[in-house]
Amino acid sequence: MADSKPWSPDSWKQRTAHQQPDWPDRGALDQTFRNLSSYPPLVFAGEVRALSDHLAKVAQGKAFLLQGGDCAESFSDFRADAIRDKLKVLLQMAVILTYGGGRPVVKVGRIAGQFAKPRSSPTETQNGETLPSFRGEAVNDPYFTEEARKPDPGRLERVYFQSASTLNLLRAFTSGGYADLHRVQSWNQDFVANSPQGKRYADIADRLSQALRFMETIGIDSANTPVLHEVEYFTSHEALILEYEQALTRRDSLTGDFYCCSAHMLWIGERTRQLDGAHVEFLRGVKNPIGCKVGPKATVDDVLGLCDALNPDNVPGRLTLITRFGHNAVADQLPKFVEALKREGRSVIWSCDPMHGNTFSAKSGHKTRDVAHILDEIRNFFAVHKAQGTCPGGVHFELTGDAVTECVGGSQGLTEEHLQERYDTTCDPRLNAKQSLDLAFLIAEAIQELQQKP
Ligand SMILES: O=C[C@H](O)[C@H](O)COP(=O)(O)O
Ligand SMILES: C=C(OP(=O)(O)O)C(=O)O
Ligand SMILES: [Mn+2]
Repeated sequence: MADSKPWSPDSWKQRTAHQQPDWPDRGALDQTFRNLSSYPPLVFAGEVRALSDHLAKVAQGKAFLLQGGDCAESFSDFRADAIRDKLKVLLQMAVILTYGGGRPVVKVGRIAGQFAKPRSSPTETQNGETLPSFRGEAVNDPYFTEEARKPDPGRLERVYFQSASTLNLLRAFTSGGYADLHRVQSWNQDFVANSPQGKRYADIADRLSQALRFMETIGIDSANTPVLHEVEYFTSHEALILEYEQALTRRDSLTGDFYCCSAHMLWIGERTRQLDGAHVEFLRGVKNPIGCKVGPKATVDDVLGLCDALNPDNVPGRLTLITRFGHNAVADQLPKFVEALKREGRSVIWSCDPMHGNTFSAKSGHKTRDVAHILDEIRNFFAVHKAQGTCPGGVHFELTGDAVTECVGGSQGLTEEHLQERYDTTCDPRLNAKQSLDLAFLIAEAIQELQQKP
Protein backbone atom coordinates (compact mmCIF):
# COMPACT_ATOMS: atom_id res chain seq x y z
CA MET A 1 0.00 0.00 0.00
CA ALA A 2 1.48 3.39 -0.96
CA ASP A 3 -0.17 5.00 2.07
CA SER A 4 2.47 4.93 4.80
CA LYS A 5 0.09 5.41 7.73
CA PRO A 6 -0.11 2.19 9.73
CA TRP A 7 -3.36 0.28 9.47
CA SER A 8 -4.76 -2.55 11.53
CA PRO A 9 -8.22 -4.16 11.55
CA ASP A 10 -9.10 -2.01 14.56
CA SER A 11 -7.36 1.26 13.64
CA TRP A 12 -10.82 2.62 12.73
CA LYS A 13 -11.50 2.83 16.48
CA GLN A 14 -9.25 5.92 16.65
CA ARG A 15 -11.68 7.77 14.34
CA THR A 16 -15.29 8.86 14.61
CA ALA A 17 -17.75 6.28 13.30
CA HIS A 18 -20.96 7.99 12.19
CA GLN A 19 -24.39 6.34 12.03
CA GLN A 20 -23.60 3.78 14.73
CA PRO A 21 -26.33 2.39 16.98
CA ASP A 22 -26.43 3.41 20.59
CA TRP A 23 -25.85 -0.16 21.88
CA PRO A 24 -27.28 -0.33 25.41
CA ASP A 25 -25.00 -3.21 26.45
CA ARG A 26 -21.36 -2.87 25.32
CA GLY A 27 -20.49 -6.15 27.09
CA ALA A 28 -22.96 -8.02 24.90
CA LEU A 29 -21.47 -6.33 21.81
CA ASP A 30 -17.97 -7.44 22.84
CA GLN A 31 -19.20 -11.02 23.30
CA THR A 32 -20.85 -10.97 19.85
CA PHE A 33 -17.60 -9.64 18.40
CA ARG A 34 -15.64 -12.50 19.95
CA ASN A 35 -18.11 -15.07 18.66
CA LEU A 36 -18.11 -13.67 15.12
CA SER A 37 -14.31 -13.47 15.11
CA SER A 38 -14.15 -17.22 15.74
CA TYR A 39 -16.64 -18.21 13.02
CA PRO A 40 -15.59 -19.24 9.49
CA PRO A 41 -15.37 -16.55 6.79
CA LEU A 42 -18.44 -16.14 4.58
CA VAL A 43 -16.44 -15.54 1.40
CA PHE A 44 -12.89 -16.48 0.43
CA ALA A 45 -9.98 -14.32 -0.64
CA GLY A 46 -9.66 -16.15 -3.97
CA GLU A 47 -13.26 -15.30 -4.87
CA VAL A 48 -12.66 -11.68 -3.94
CA ARG A 49 -9.59 -11.61 -6.19
CA ALA A 50 -11.69 -13.01 -9.05
CA LEU A 51 -14.14 -10.12 -8.59
CA SER A 52 -11.24 -7.64 -8.49
CA ASP A 53 -10.02 -9.02 -11.84
CA HIS A 54 -13.48 -8.60 -13.36
CA LEU A 55 -13.78 -5.07 -12.00
CA ALA A 56 -10.41 -4.18 -13.49
CA LYS A 57 -12.00 -5.01 -16.87
CA VAL A 58 -14.99 -2.81 -16.00
CA ALA A 59 -12.62 0.06 -15.22
CA GLN A 60 -11.06 -0.44 -18.68
CA GLY A 61 -14.44 -0.36 -20.40
CA LYS A 62 -14.34 -4.06 -21.27
CA ALA A 63 -17.18 -5.17 -18.96
CA PHE A 64 -20.20 -3.64 -17.22
CA LEU A 65 -21.08 -3.78 -13.52
CA LEU A 66 -24.64 -4.64 -12.49
CA GLN A 67 -25.22 -4.34 -8.74
CA GLY A 68 -28.63 -4.72 -7.17
CA GLY A 69 -30.87 -6.12 -4.49
CA ASP A 70 -32.84 -5.10 -1.43
CA CYS A 71 -32.42 -1.78 0.31
CA ALA A 72 -32.49 -3.81 3.52
CA GLU A 73 -32.66 -7.58 3.84
CA SER A 74 -35.04 -8.83 6.47
CA PHE A 75 -35.18 -11.60 9.07
CA SER A 76 -38.90 -12.16 8.61
CA ASP A 77 -38.81 -12.32 4.79
CA PHE A 78 -36.19 -15.07 4.60
CA ARG A 79 -37.41 -17.51 1.93
CA ALA A 80 -35.75 -19.68 -0.69
CA ASP A 81 -38.08 -18.44 -3.43
CA ALA A 82 -37.39 -14.78 -2.61
CA ILE A 83 -33.63 -15.40 -2.83
CA ARG A 84 -34.09 -17.35 -6.08
CA ASP A 85 -36.29 -14.63 -7.59
CA LYS A 86 -33.79 -11.88 -6.75
CA LEU A 87 -31.11 -13.96 -8.44
CA LYS A 88 -33.38 -14.58 -11.44
CA VAL A 89 -34.12 -10.92 -12.03
CA LEU A 90 -30.44 -10.00 -11.88
CA LEU A 91 -29.60 -12.85 -14.29
CA GLN A 92 -32.31 -11.67 -16.66
CA MET A 93 -31.07 -8.10 -16.53
CA ALA A 94 -27.54 -9.36 -17.17
CA VAL A 95 -28.73 -11.31 -20.24
CA ILE A 96 -30.45 -8.21 -21.61
CA LEU A 97 -27.43 -6.02 -20.94
CA THR A 98 -24.92 -8.51 -22.35
CA TYR A 99 -27.01 -9.13 -25.43
CA GLY A 100 -27.88 -5.48 -26.02
CA GLY A 101 -24.71 -3.87 -24.74
CA GLY A 102 -22.19 -6.32 -26.14
CA ARG A 103 -20.05 -6.39 -23.00
CA PRO A 104 -19.80 -9.09 -20.31
CA VAL A 105 -21.74 -8.17 -17.19
CA VAL A 106 -20.26 -8.52 -13.71
CA LYS A 107 -23.13 -9.49 -11.39
CA VAL A 108 -23.03 -8.28 -7.78
CA GLY A 109 -26.01 -8.70 -5.43
CA ARG A 110 -26.92 -6.40 -2.57
CA ILE A 111 -27.52 -9.59 -0.67
CA ALA A 112 -26.25 -11.97 2.03
CA GLY A 113 -25.27 -9.19 4.43
CA GLN A 114 -27.25 -6.03 3.56
CA PHE A 115 -28.91 -5.59 6.97
CA ALA A 116 -27.69 -2.25 8.40
CA LYS A 117 -29.11 1.15 7.47
CA PRO A 118 -27.87 4.71 7.91
CA ARG A 119 -30.78 7.08 8.56
CA SER A 120 -31.45 10.77 7.93
CA SER A 121 -32.78 11.17 11.47
CA PRO A 122 -31.84 9.24 14.65
CA THR A 123 -35.47 9.22 15.79
CA GLU A 124 -38.90 8.67 14.29
CA THR A 125 -42.17 10.13 15.57
CA GLN A 126 -45.54 8.45 15.10
CA ASN A 127 -48.77 9.78 16.63
CA GLY A 128 -46.83 11.95 19.06
CA GLU A 129 -44.51 9.14 20.20
CA THR A 130 -40.77 9.42 19.44
CA LEU A 131 -38.55 6.32 19.27
CA PRO A 132 -35.09 5.50 17.83
CA SER A 133 -35.20 5.06 14.04
CA PHE A 134 -35.12 1.60 12.53
CA ARG A 135 -31.47 1.00 11.54
CA GLY A 136 -31.80 -2.31 9.72
CA GLU A 137 -32.40 -5.72 11.26
CA ALA A 138 -28.72 -5.99 12.13
CA VAL A 139 -29.53 -3.44 14.82
CA ASN A 140 -33.22 -3.29 15.75
CA ASP A 141 -36.71 -4.20 14.56
CA PRO A 142 -38.90 -2.11 12.24
CA TYR A 143 -41.93 -2.58 14.53
CA PHE A 144 -42.73 0.73 16.28
CA THR A 145 -42.38 -0.04 20.00
CA GLU A 146 -39.70 0.90 22.49
CA GLU A 147 -38.67 -2.74 22.92
CA ALA A 148 -38.48 -3.41 19.16
CA ARG A 149 -36.37 -0.35 18.48
CA LYS A 150 -33.78 -1.12 21.18
CA PRO A 151 -30.43 -2.02 19.51
CA ASP A 152 -29.51 -5.65 20.21
CA PRO A 153 -25.98 -6.84 19.26
CA GLY A 154 -27.18 -10.47 19.26
CA ARG A 155 -28.79 -9.58 15.91
CA LEU A 156 -25.34 -9.39 14.32
CA GLU A 157 -24.95 -13.14 14.81
CA ARG A 158 -28.31 -13.68 13.18
CA VAL A 159 -27.08 -11.56 10.24
CA TYR A 160 -24.06 -13.84 9.98
CA PHE A 161 -26.10 -17.05 9.97
CA GLN A 162 -28.76 -15.72 7.58
CA SER A 163 -26.02 -14.47 5.26
CA ALA A 164 -24.30 -17.89 5.38
CA SER A 165 -27.54 -19.63 4.54
CA THR A 166 -28.39 -17.18 1.75
CA LEU A 167 -24.92 -17.59 0.27
CA ASN A 168 -25.23 -21.35 0.46
CA LEU A 169 -28.40 -21.25 -1.62
CA LEU A 170 -26.93 -18.73 -4.06
CA ARG A 171 -23.86 -20.92 -4.55
CA ALA A 172 -26.13 -23.92 -5.20
CA PHE A 173 -28.22 -21.99 -7.73
CA THR A 174 -25.25 -20.49 -9.54
CA SER A 175 -23.15 -23.62 -9.81
CA GLY A 176 -25.70 -26.42 -9.54
CA GLY A 177 -27.43 -26.11 -12.91
CA TYR A 178 -30.09 -23.50 -12.20
CA ALA A 179 -28.09 -20.70 -13.81
CA ASP A 180 -27.16 -22.84 -16.84
CA LEU A 181 -27.58 -20.71 -19.96
CA HIS A 182 -29.64 -23.53 -21.47
CA ARG A 183 -32.31 -22.56 -18.89
CA VAL A 184 -32.38 -18.90 -19.90
CA GLN A 185 -36.11 -19.16 -20.72
CA SER A 186 -37.01 -20.49 -17.30
CA TRP A 187 -35.70 -17.39 -15.52
CA ASN A 188 -38.77 -15.53 -16.78
CA GLN A 189 -41.08 -15.56 -13.78
CA ASP A 190 -44.75 -16.44 -14.19
CA PHE A 191 -46.04 -12.99 -13.34
CA VAL A 192 -43.57 -11.41 -15.79
CA ALA A 193 -43.83 -13.89 -18.68
CA ASN A 194 -46.99 -12.44 -20.30
CA SER A 195 -46.04 -8.79 -19.89
CA PRO A 196 -44.40 -6.81 -22.72
CA GLN A 197 -41.08 -6.91 -20.82
CA GLY A 198 -41.41 -10.68 -20.34
CA LYS A 199 -42.13 -11.21 -24.05
CA ARG A 200 -39.19 -9.06 -25.07
CA TYR A 201 -36.98 -11.05 -22.72
CA ALA A 202 -38.35 -14.35 -24.10
CA ASP A 203 -37.40 -13.19 -27.58
CA ILE A 204 -33.74 -12.68 -26.55
CA ALA A 205 -33.81 -15.97 -24.66
CA ASP A 206 -35.08 -17.73 -27.84
CA ARG A 207 -32.26 -16.28 -29.87
CA LEU A 208 -29.71 -17.37 -27.27
CA SER A 209 -31.17 -20.88 -27.20
CA GLN A 210 -30.95 -21.05 -31.00
CA ALA A 211 -27.31 -19.92 -30.84
CA LEU A 212 -26.56 -22.66 -28.29
CA ARG A 213 -28.26 -25.29 -30.48
CA PHE A 214 -26.28 -24.06 -33.46
CA MET A 215 -23.01 -24.34 -31.52
CA GLU A 216 -23.88 -27.88 -30.50
CA THR A 217 -24.90 -28.79 -34.06
CA ILE A 218 -21.54 -27.76 -35.44
CA GLY A 219 -19.79 -29.76 -32.72
CA ILE A 220 -18.78 -27.19 -30.15
CA ASP A 221 -18.60 -29.12 -26.90
CA SER A 222 -20.91 -27.05 -24.74
CA ALA A 223 -20.96 -29.73 -22.02
CA ASN A 224 -17.35 -28.88 -21.23
CA THR A 225 -17.74 -25.10 -21.38
CA PRO A 226 -18.24 -24.01 -17.74
CA VAL A 227 -19.26 -20.46 -18.68
CA LEU A 228 -22.47 -21.91 -20.18
CA HIS A 229 -23.41 -23.88 -17.07
CA GLU A 230 -22.37 -21.74 -14.16
CA VAL A 231 -22.59 -18.11 -13.36
CA GLU A 232 -20.28 -15.96 -11.29
CA TYR A 233 -22.36 -14.01 -8.84
CA PHE A 234 -20.82 -11.90 -6.09
CA THR A 235 -22.20 -10.42 -2.86
CA SER A 236 -21.98 -6.90 -1.47
CA HIS A 237 -23.38 -4.69 1.26
CA GLU A 238 -22.80 -1.34 2.93
CA ALA A 239 -20.02 -1.74 5.50
CA LEU A 240 -21.73 0.19 8.27
CA ILE A 241 -21.40 -1.68 11.57
CA LEU A 242 -17.66 -1.82 11.88
CA GLU A 243 -17.54 -4.30 14.77
CA TYR A 244 -19.26 -6.80 12.45
CA GLU A 245 -16.92 -6.08 9.53
CA GLN A 246 -13.80 -6.20 11.69
CA ALA A 247 -14.87 -9.50 13.26
CA LEU A 248 -15.08 -11.06 9.79
CA THR A 249 -11.76 -9.69 8.59
CA ARG A 250 -9.08 -12.32 8.05
CA ARG A 251 -5.49 -12.32 6.89
CA ASP A 252 -5.16 -14.36 3.69
CA SER A 253 -2.62 -17.13 4.21
CA LEU A 254 -1.55 -17.00 0.57
CA THR A 255 -0.76 -13.30 0.23
CA GLY A 256 -0.68 -11.99 3.81
CA ASP A 257 -3.28 -9.35 2.85
CA PHE A 258 -6.37 -8.59 4.91
CA TYR A 259 -9.77 -9.37 3.39
CA CYS A 260 -13.12 -8.51 4.89
CA CYS A 261 -14.79 -11.88 4.48
CA SER A 262 -18.40 -10.76 5.14
CA ALA A 263 -18.89 -10.11 1.38
CA HIS A 264 -16.94 -9.89 -1.85
CA MET A 265 -17.47 -6.15 -2.29
CA LEU A 266 -18.23 -3.53 0.37
CA TRP A 267 -19.29 0.03 0.00
CA ILE A 268 -19.23 3.19 2.09
CA GLY A 269 -22.48 5.13 2.25
CA GLU A 270 -23.09 8.79 1.50
CA ARG A 271 -23.46 9.50 5.23
CA THR A 272 -20.24 7.78 6.36
CA ARG A 273 -17.64 8.73 3.73
CA GLN A 274 -15.89 11.41 5.86
CA LEU A 275 -12.17 11.41 4.94
CA ASP A 276 -11.14 11.39 8.60
CA GLY A 277 -13.91 8.99 9.60
CA ALA A 278 -13.81 5.40 10.80
CA HIS A 279 -15.39 3.84 7.69
CA VAL A 280 -12.77 5.17 5.28
CA GLU A 281 -10.06 4.15 7.74
CA PHE A 282 -11.35 0.57 8.00
CA LEU A 283 -11.93 0.00 4.31
CA ARG A 284 -8.63 1.45 3.10
CA GLY A 285 -6.87 -1.52 4.69
CA VAL A 286 -8.81 -4.43 3.23
CA LYS A 287 -8.14 -5.81 -0.24
CA ASN A 288 -11.78 -6.20 -1.28
CA PRO A 289 -13.02 -3.97 -4.08
CA ILE A 290 -14.61 -0.93 -2.45
CA GLY A 291 -17.56 1.20 -3.49
CA CYS A 292 -18.22 4.70 -2.25
CA LYS A 293 -21.43 6.64 -2.69
CA VAL A 294 -21.09 10.18 -3.99
CA GLY A 295 -24.06 12.48 -3.56
CA PRO A 296 -24.89 16.17 -3.94
CA LYS A 297 -22.98 17.23 -0.82
CA ALA A 298 -19.63 15.89 -2.08
CA THR A 299 -16.90 18.24 -3.27
CA VAL A 300 -14.22 17.50 -5.85
CA ASP A 301 -11.64 17.62 -3.06
CA ASP A 302 -13.64 15.06 -1.07
CA VAL A 303 -13.64 12.68 -4.01
CA LEU A 304 -9.94 13.16 -4.78
CA GLY A 305 -9.27 12.54 -1.09
CA LEU A 306 -11.31 9.34 -1.24
CA CYS A 307 -9.24 8.17 -4.22
CA ASP A 308 -6.02 8.90 -2.28
CA ALA A 309 -7.23 7.09 0.82
CA LEU A 310 -8.98 4.12 -0.75
CA ASN A 311 -6.94 3.60 -3.89
CA PRO A 312 -3.48 5.12 -3.33
CA ASP A 313 -1.90 2.82 -5.92
CA ASN A 314 -4.54 3.75 -8.52
CA VAL A 315 -5.41 0.11 -9.19
CA PRO A 316 -8.13 -0.21 -11.89
CA GLY A 317 -11.27 -1.74 -10.37
CA ARG A 318 -10.29 -1.20 -6.74
CA LEU A 319 -12.63 1.78 -6.29
CA THR A 320 -16.16 2.21 -7.65
CA LEU A 321 -17.69 5.65 -7.27
CA ILE A 322 -21.43 5.13 -7.04
CA THR A 323 -22.96 8.48 -7.91
CA ARG A 324 -26.48 9.31 -6.67
CA PHE A 325 -27.22 12.93 -7.42
CA GLY A 326 -30.88 12.77 -8.42
CA HIS A 327 -32.33 13.16 -11.90
CA ASN A 328 -32.47 16.96 -11.67
CA ALA A 329 -28.91 17.41 -10.49
CA VAL A 330 -26.80 14.78 -12.25
CA ALA A 331 -26.20 16.68 -15.52
CA ASP A 332 -25.09 19.67 -13.51
CA GLN A 333 -23.03 17.96 -10.80
CA LEU A 334 -21.37 14.90 -12.32
CA PRO A 335 -19.14 16.62 -14.97
CA LYS A 336 -16.90 18.41 -12.47
CA PHE A 337 -16.02 15.12 -10.76
CA VAL A 338 -15.41 13.30 -14.03
CA GLU A 339 -13.24 16.16 -15.33
CA ALA A 340 -11.16 16.34 -12.14
CA LEU A 341 -10.48 12.61 -11.97
CA LYS A 342 -9.63 12.53 -15.68
CA ARG A 343 -7.25 15.45 -15.23
CA GLU A 344 -5.59 13.78 -12.23
CA GLY A 345 -5.34 10.42 -14.00
CA ARG A 346 -7.37 8.55 -11.37
CA SER A 347 -8.79 5.18 -12.30
CA VAL A 348 -12.28 4.55 -10.93
CA ILE A 349 -15.37 2.70 -12.03
CA TRP A 350 -18.21 5.17 -12.50
CA SER A 351 -21.44 3.52 -11.46
CA CYS A 352 -24.86 5.16 -11.36
CA ASP A 353 -27.22 4.69 -8.40
CA PRO A 354 -30.39 6.26 -9.78
CA MET A 355 -32.37 5.34 -6.65
CA HIS A 356 -31.14 7.33 -3.65
CA GLY A 357 -31.31 10.83 -5.16
CA ASN A 358 -34.84 10.24 -6.42
CA THR A 359 -36.85 9.30 -3.33
CA PHE A 360 -39.99 11.31 -2.53
CA SER A 361 -43.05 10.93 -0.31
CA ALA A 362 -46.30 9.99 -1.99
CA LYS A 363 -49.53 11.63 -0.80
CA SER A 364 -50.20 8.50 1.26
CA GLY A 365 -46.89 9.01 3.09
CA HIS A 366 -45.15 6.04 1.43
CA LYS A 367 -41.55 6.67 0.36
CA THR A 368 -41.46 6.04 -3.37
CA ARG A 369 -39.47 6.57 -6.57
CA ASP A 370 -40.60 7.13 -10.14
CA VAL A 371 -39.17 4.88 -12.87
CA ALA A 372 -39.16 7.94 -15.17
CA HIS A 373 -36.80 9.80 -12.79
CA ILE A 374 -34.62 6.69 -12.41
CA LEU A 375 -34.34 6.40 -16.16
CA ASP A 376 -33.69 10.12 -16.52
CA GLU A 377 -30.75 9.93 -14.08
CA ILE A 378 -29.29 6.95 -15.96
CA ARG A 379 -29.66 8.66 -19.35
CA ASN A 380 -27.97 11.80 -18.02
CA PHE A 381 -25.19 9.71 -16.47
CA PHE A 382 -24.54 8.10 -19.86
CA ALA A 383 -24.71 11.47 -21.62
CA VAL A 384 -22.14 13.05 -19.29
CA HIS A 385 -19.72 10.18 -19.86
CA LYS A 386 -20.26 10.33 -23.60
CA ALA A 387 -19.49 14.05 -23.59
CA GLN A 388 -16.37 13.55 -21.45
CA GLY A 389 -15.13 10.48 -23.33
CA THR A 390 -15.15 8.47 -20.09
CA CYS A 391 -16.72 5.14 -19.39
CA PRO A 392 -20.09 4.63 -17.70
CA GLY A 393 -19.06 1.46 -15.91
CA GLY A 394 -22.14 0.26 -14.11
CA VAL A 395 -25.48 0.69 -12.43
CA HIS A 396 -26.65 0.13 -8.86
CA PHE A 397 -30.31 -0.61 -8.10
CA GLU A 398 -32.61 -1.39 -5.22
CA LEU A 399 -34.80 -4.17 -6.60
CA THR A 400 -36.55 -7.41 -5.83
CA GLY A 401 -37.90 -10.32 -7.85
CA ASP A 402 -41.25 -10.02 -6.07
CA ALA A 403 -44.30 -8.31 -7.57
CA VAL A 404 -44.14 -5.42 -5.12
CA THR A 405 -45.71 -2.00 -5.69
CA GLU A 406 -43.16 0.32 -4.11
CA CYS A 407 -41.93 2.45 -7.03
CA VAL A 408 -44.32 4.17 -9.44
CA GLY A 409 -44.18 4.18 -13.26
CA GLY A 410 -42.67 1.78 -15.75
CA SER A 411 -44.55 0.15 -18.60
CA GLN A 412 -46.78 -1.58 -16.03
CA GLY A 413 -48.12 1.92 -15.23
CA LEU A 414 -48.05 1.75 -11.42
CA THR A 415 -49.45 4.90 -9.80
CA GLU A 416 -49.46 6.23 -6.23
CA GLU A 417 -52.83 4.48 -5.77
CA HIS A 418 -51.08 1.13 -6.24
CA LEU A 419 -48.60 1.73 -3.41
CA GLN A 420 -50.93 0.31 -0.74
CA GLU A 421 -51.29 -2.99 -2.64
CA ARG A 422 -47.93 -4.53 -1.93
CA TYR A 423 -45.50 -2.28 -0.11
CA ASP A 424 -43.22 -4.77 1.66
CA THR A 425 -39.90 -2.96 2.04
CA THR A 426 -38.65 -2.16 5.52
CA CYS A 427 -36.63 0.82 4.26
CA ASP A 428 -36.46 2.23 0.72
CA PRO A 429 -38.81 1.43 -2.21
CA ARG A 430 -37.52 -1.21 -4.63
CA LEU A 431 -38.13 -1.83 -8.32
CA ASN A 432 -40.19 -4.94 -8.96
CA ALA A 433 -39.16 -7.53 -11.55
CA LYS A 434 -41.06 -5.90 -14.44
CA GLN A 435 -39.71 -2.44 -13.69
CA SER A 436 -36.21 -3.91 -13.42
CA LEU A 437 -36.49 -5.51 -16.87
CA ASP A 438 -37.90 -2.27 -18.30
CA LEU A 439 -34.79 -0.48 -17.09
CA ALA A 440 -32.41 -3.18 -18.33
CA PHE A 441 -33.79 -2.78 -21.89
CA LEU A 442 -33.45 0.98 -21.68
CA ILE A 443 -29.88 0.77 -20.37
CA ALA A 444 -28.97 -1.65 -23.15
CA GLU A 445 -30.28 0.96 -25.62
CA ALA A 446 -28.24 3.68 -23.88
CA ILE A 447 -25.10 1.53 -24.18
CA GLN A 448 -25.82 0.96 -27.88
CA GLU A 449 -26.27 4.71 -28.42
CA LEU A 450 -22.98 5.36 -26.66
CA GLN A 451 -21.24 2.94 -28.98
CA GLN A 452 -22.52 4.79 -32.04
CA LYS A 453 -20.14 7.42 -33.35
CA PRO A 454 -21.39 11.00 -32.69
O1 LIG B 1 -31.08 3.17 2.14
C1 LIG B 1 -30.65 4.26 2.37
C2 LIG B 1 -30.93 5.01 3.58
O2 LIG B 1 -30.89 4.22 4.71
C3 LIG B 1 -32.26 5.56 3.42
O3 LIG B 1 -32.38 6.14 2.17
C4 LIG B 1 -32.43 6.59 4.50
O4 LIG B 1 -33.73 6.89 4.50
P1 LIG B 1 -34.31 8.00 5.47
O5 LIG B 1 -34.06 9.32 4.81
O6 LIG B 1 -35.77 7.64 5.53
O7 LIG B 1 -33.64 7.86 6.80
C1 LIG C 1 -27.95 4.04 2.23
C2 LIG C 1 -27.86 3.87 0.93
O1 LIG C 1 -27.49 4.78 0.05
P1 LIG C 1 -26.78 6.19 0.27
O2 LIG C 1 -25.63 5.97 1.21
O3 LIG C 1 -26.36 6.55 -1.10
O4 LIG C 1 -27.82 7.10 0.82
C3 LIG C 1 -28.18 2.58 0.28
O5 LIG C 1 -27.57 2.26 -0.75
O6 LIG C 1 -29.08 1.88 0.76
MN1 LIG D 1 -31.65 2.40 0.30
